[in-house]
Amino acid sequence: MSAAGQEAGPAGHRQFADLGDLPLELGGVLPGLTVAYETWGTPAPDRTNAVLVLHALTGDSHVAGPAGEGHPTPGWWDAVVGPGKPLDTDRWWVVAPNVLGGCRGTTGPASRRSDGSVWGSRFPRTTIRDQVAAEALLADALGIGRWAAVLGGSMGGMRSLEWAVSRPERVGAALVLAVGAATSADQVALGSVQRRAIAVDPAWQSGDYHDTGTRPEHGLALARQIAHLTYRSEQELALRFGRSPQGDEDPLLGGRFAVESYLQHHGSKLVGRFDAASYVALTSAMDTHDVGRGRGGVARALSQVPVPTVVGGVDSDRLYPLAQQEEIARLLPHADGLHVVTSPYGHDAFLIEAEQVGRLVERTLSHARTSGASGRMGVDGGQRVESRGQ
Ligand SMILES: CC(=O)SCCNC(=O)CCNC(=O)[C@H](O)C(C)(C)COP(=O)(O)OP(=O)(O)OC[C@H]1O[C@@H](n2cnc3c(N)ncnc32)[C@H](O)[C@@H]1OP(=O)(O)O
Ligand SMILES: N[C@@H](CCO)C(=O)O
Repeated sequence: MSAAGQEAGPAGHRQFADLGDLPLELGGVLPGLTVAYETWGTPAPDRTNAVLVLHALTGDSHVAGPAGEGHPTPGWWDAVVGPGKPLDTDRWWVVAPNVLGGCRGTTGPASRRSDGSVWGSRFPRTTIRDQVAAEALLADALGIGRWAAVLGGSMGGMRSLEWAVSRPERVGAALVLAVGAATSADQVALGSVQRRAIAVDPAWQSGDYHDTGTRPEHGLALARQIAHLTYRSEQELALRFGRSPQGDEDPLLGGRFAVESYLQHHGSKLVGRFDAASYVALTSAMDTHDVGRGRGGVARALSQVPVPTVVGGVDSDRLYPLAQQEEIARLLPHADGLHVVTSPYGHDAFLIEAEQVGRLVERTLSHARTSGASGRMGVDGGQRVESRGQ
């Protein structure tokens, strides 16, 4: 039996749904699943104005609003979601869950089992498909038969695409940003090196450190530094930092360059707000992302998707290069071409370039099917844009 709040809480107020057993793609069941989520706006009586927003690797349910209890960072799409913003919460009911395996309220490796012990290394191996299955249980509990739209970038884009492939009848429109249909060798390699950085930290203790009083902070910080480098572009780093030293440090005398200090800052910041075992669980799930697995391959899986989809990428993204989004846009029969976000910031542009990303959100919502919608809802006129890679 599942239990979840049925009505909107205060905007951005974190709620928890107890969803029972989650059958897993690789076999077995995760018992006692809890999903943390936040909502903004007001649900239509039939829930047809519900929009699912899915965060990336180290994000959480806090899409909009200032930092606060349970969410140490301000909303990661604060400029995109809110009254009068591209995802207008005067009109849409926005639901954002923390991902399965995460560390911000949803069951993950740092959660306690029913006997009081921490999952740690016993947390089962989970996949992007399991993450979506958990979100589907949340939708059931909230009485949402079909999302007007499902939106996500990076790991959130993996889930958005997986929703469209595996549950097209529940998705009115989808936004898939800055991601591929299957994780590439380059991405697996980068993920594996990050996990290795965590595993070689003596405090890792095979993932069973949560009750020891120490945490693999050095390993997680190093993993984040490696990752952050892939989230930004060579061009941005050159322009921002060049070869400047950090403050009055002298690299010729063993001091740091400014870019080193910048990376270290991002490493330390993540350690303050994220669990290393979640990082391992989520990057492992990302590495096995392949919408074609067991479905006859990527091309076949995508060719069956009837969902109107907006596919976007960032021209300077060196982690999820545009060719991957071009492939998705070409293979999805109802994608309206490839939308390119122009930015010097690299992969993180899906979090930074709010104006351009906001336009893609509006475009996705214009595709959202509104049959059976309440009187408050309507459909904006969408404009076709030039498509690439077709
Ligand atoms: C959906 C999701 O992914 S949610 C999670 C997103 N949020 C995060 O991952 C938090 C980590 N941050 C980031 O990933 C990115 O910073 C973004 C995308 C959120 C924001 O990007 P930007 O606004 O361009 O921030 P930027 O990368 O320049 O970092 C700014 C920080 O670097 C610090 N910094 C800049 N130069 C230096 C330097 N030489 N030495 C040390 N620190 C430096 C700044 O002081 C600032 O610190 P603060 O964040 O503690 O205030
Ligand atoms: N900054 C993003 C990048 C991954 O998409 C995150 O930490 O989730």
